[in-house]
Amino acid sequence: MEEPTSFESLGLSKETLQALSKKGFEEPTSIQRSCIPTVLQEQIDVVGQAQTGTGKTAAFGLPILESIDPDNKTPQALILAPTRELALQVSEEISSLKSTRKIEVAAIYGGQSIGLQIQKLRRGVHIVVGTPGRVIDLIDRKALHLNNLSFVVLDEADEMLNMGFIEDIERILQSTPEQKRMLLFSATMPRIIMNLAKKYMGEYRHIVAEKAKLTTGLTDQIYFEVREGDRLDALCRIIDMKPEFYGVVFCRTKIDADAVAGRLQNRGYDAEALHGDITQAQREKILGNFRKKNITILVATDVAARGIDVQNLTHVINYTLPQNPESYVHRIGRTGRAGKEGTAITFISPFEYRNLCFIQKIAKTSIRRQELPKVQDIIDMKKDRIRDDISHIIEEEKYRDFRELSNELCQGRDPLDVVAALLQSTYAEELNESNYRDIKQISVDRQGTTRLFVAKGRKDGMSKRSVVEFIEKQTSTPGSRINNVQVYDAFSFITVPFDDAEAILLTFKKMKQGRKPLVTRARK
Ligand SMILES: Nc1ncnc2c1ncn2[C@@H]1O[C@H](COP(=O)(O)OP(=O)(O)OP(=O)(O)O)[C@@H](O)[C@H]1O
Ligand SMILES: [Mg+2]
Repeated sequence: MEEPTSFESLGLSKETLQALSKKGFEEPTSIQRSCIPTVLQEQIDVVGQAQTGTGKTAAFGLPILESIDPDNKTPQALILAPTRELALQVSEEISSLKSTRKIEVAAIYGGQSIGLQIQKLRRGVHIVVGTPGRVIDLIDRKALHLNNLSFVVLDEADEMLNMGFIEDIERILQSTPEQKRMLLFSATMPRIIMNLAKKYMGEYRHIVAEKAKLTTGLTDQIYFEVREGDRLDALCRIIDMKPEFYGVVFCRTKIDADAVAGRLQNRGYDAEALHGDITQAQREKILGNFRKKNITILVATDVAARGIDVQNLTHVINYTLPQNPESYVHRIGRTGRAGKEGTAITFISPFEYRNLCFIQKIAKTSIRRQELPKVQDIIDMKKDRIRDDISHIIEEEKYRDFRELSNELCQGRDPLDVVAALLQSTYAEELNESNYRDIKQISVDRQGTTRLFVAKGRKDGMSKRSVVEFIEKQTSTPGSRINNVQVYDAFSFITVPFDDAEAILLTFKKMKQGRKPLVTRARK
């Protein structure tokens, strides 16, 4: 165990210590312990890598605040972030740490009045937090002068040095003085990006908190195998099983995010979509409502994957598998933050099992398989909730206004029947088993193969050999890939690699011929 270190021992000023205790930060996190003294006392560049939700913002924000000269009203630090929401959040976190010192922090990003931002810059700011596009725009308009910078920070550094942003970053760095220090922070730092980053730094130190892990141990990581058409029902089941569900559902595209949010709303869930096609004012309103828990389900694209800090989220759901391991790490990092526990759930189709293995390997994590909750589990849970709610109402005597009506209803009737009728009128929908669609669990073995059911057997004159030939002929799958052929009287089973299975199923689906496809995936 490392010795606990206090914020006092890190060389921070009295004002800062006051701000920290006001914010309720009792002890520095690991990355804060190593970064704060390095940035304060040593004249070198820093790459700070630590798991999501472990206070990287304060790790660079605090020493920068200490280094600002309030009398010099020009930008002394520029912090760049990949999304507008993150730029705003980082500027707010840093403002909340400045205490009584007269330091101006400006958030500048697209989708907001540039005029107001220019005015703010004219009045003099010390720290600028922004997204690259708007920063360039303001440099070009001669409203933002970076010649006095002491620090440039790339928050989510690996993303900022990725293809989408690298040209913008190059351009911005050209407007900054040679002498400044570079601070790069992220939970992930792939080697290829790290090599690129070296080009932009002088002498630097790579500080890594907890080298062995990219994800935090606070988050339980689970995956479910779900068929494409069952994803929404599976999601609803997960939400239904957790009355206090408060989470982000990540989708691959803006269209998916809109569709999933819309369908959840239709089913009565308080969900909203968040993605880049929504106006900025609306984006901020939605995130604000989510932070206030006015809505509890945010259906988002990767625009919300990095850096966004919403306290106490119970869940992150990957409605579709993230494109790469880094995206997985950042998405699930929206829960399990600041010492709180969380659950991360990923939906995969059997064909994605290998991708999931790759993510586990690179993210150095383990994701365990679970079965979806059964309909009966959800109904039992809902009945428990009704029992609790009713007991609560009785204990608190909240029913008084209804006594008269109750009395009327019970006249000449068995009160038991009246209560049952009330339950029927209120909960019939929710507790009716047939309102829940059947979700078929698909099972695939771990060797990457799928077992297929062939509706032809001995009675059709099939031998092992003719089953193989039949599939070969109909689908052009090489016979060498068809294994474990078992022939029964009315049907057969074959085992083929995932990708072949998908192709075979597709071919038979296309054949149709007014009857059921001849080959289907075998259910266990
Ligand atoms: N020393 C501390 N004690 C308690 N809470 C802290 C401490 N440092 C930071 N926090 C809080 O922890 C939360 C996460 O911090 P932050 O957003 O900086 O994490 P991060 O490491 O940047 O995560 P990500 O990789 O997702 O960007 C914030 O709400 C922050 O206020
Ligand atoms: Mg961060």
